[in-house]
Amino acid sequence: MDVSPFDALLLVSFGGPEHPDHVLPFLENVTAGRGIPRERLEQVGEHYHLFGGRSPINDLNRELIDAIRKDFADHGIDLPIYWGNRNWDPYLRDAMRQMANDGVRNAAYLVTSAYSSYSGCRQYREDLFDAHAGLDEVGLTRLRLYFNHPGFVTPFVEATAAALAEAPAGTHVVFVTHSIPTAMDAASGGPGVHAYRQQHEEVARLVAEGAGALRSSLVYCSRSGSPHVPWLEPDINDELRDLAASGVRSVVVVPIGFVSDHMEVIYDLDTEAAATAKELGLRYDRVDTPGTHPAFVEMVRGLVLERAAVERGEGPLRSVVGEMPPNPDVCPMDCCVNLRAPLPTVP
Ligand SMILES: CC1=C(CCC(=O)O)c2cc3nc(cc4[nH]c(cc5[nH]c(cc1n2)c(C)c5CCC(=O)O)c(CCC(=O)O)c4C)C(CCC(=O)O)=C3C
Ligand SMILES: [Fe+2]
Repeated sequence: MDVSPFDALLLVSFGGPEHPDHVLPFLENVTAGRGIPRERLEQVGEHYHLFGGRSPINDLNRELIDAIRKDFADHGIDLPIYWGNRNWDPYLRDAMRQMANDGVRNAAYLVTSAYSSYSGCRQYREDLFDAHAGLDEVGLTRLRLYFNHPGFVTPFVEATAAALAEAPAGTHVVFVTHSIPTAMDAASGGPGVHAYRQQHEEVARLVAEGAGALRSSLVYCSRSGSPHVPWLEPDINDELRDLAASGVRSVVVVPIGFVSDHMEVIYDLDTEAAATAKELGLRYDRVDTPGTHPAFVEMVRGLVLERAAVERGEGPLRSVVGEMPPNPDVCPMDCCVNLRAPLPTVP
């Protein structure tokens, strides 16, 4: 269990408000400079207020960190864990300062996003570049994206199989992920690569096969931005209407785009899409995200050990399922570029 040369693990996440007064400032942080209409912000703020102004995401990350800490201890791994968010306290900058103060020199970092896209990958690396300013002594090494790691796919396979075992014959499996602008999808993985959509199609296929789903589709949720800008479709609510119209009576919703049950899952799916399903008389069951599933926690350890071996010049086995290769350790320069202006990033 050799984690050298790493001396810390940094968990990098989105962040969310934990008090009603923090909802709007949080939303302003998220959308700074990106032209999300004011009405959309207020509307999304209402989603948070429906849950007491508190996003589940920070607590979910605390639970994940506790689980990783315990897993490390159980496997004789002595690696401190830090945590920083892009959009809310605890911020990445604070985590970087803390690591510098504690003498950390070579941190491996894991992002709580499994797929390639500007929002899920490059934007985190841009924000880490800013958070890293003046702290050159703290090295940062990204652990690879894990959409096709068994520790990410297996929890979905298990949960989907369990849900189907309880569901009536003819149940349709709806794989769902966060919509993004079609231009952002096209740039994901490199110009014209569409890695975001391809990676989700692969995970949907793997989970459908693994769980024995007889019918399924891949759809999107949480669209925002200007209505004039095309985003990935269909929206889950439209899909539910089409399915009901074609005679489907029951759906199992599998949120393959999400690592934990954060706001998109509990509002956009469990509140909004569930209401649409109810209106249509559709039986609706939503399966769990990986969260702190033992396979997911073990994956984090596996990714740390894998990359540590790479850094030591060894050629480790890379755990992967399906037909796509493991994502590269270091993204190509032109990977997931923001269409506006490429900003500096950490590797
Ligand atoms: C691909 C993707 C992921 C998955 C990868 C990952 O996990 O990173 C993700 C996660 C999340 N998105 C989150 C929240 C928000 N995302 C927004 C806006 C946007 N997301 C986008 C994409 C993604 N987002 C995009 C293209 C936008 C619009 C423009 C922009 O801003 O780039 C907005 C602004 C309001 C709105 O427009 O909806 C909010 C509040 C939360 C926190 C939830 C909580 O609090 O529990 C999480 C985990
Ligand atoms: Fe988002």
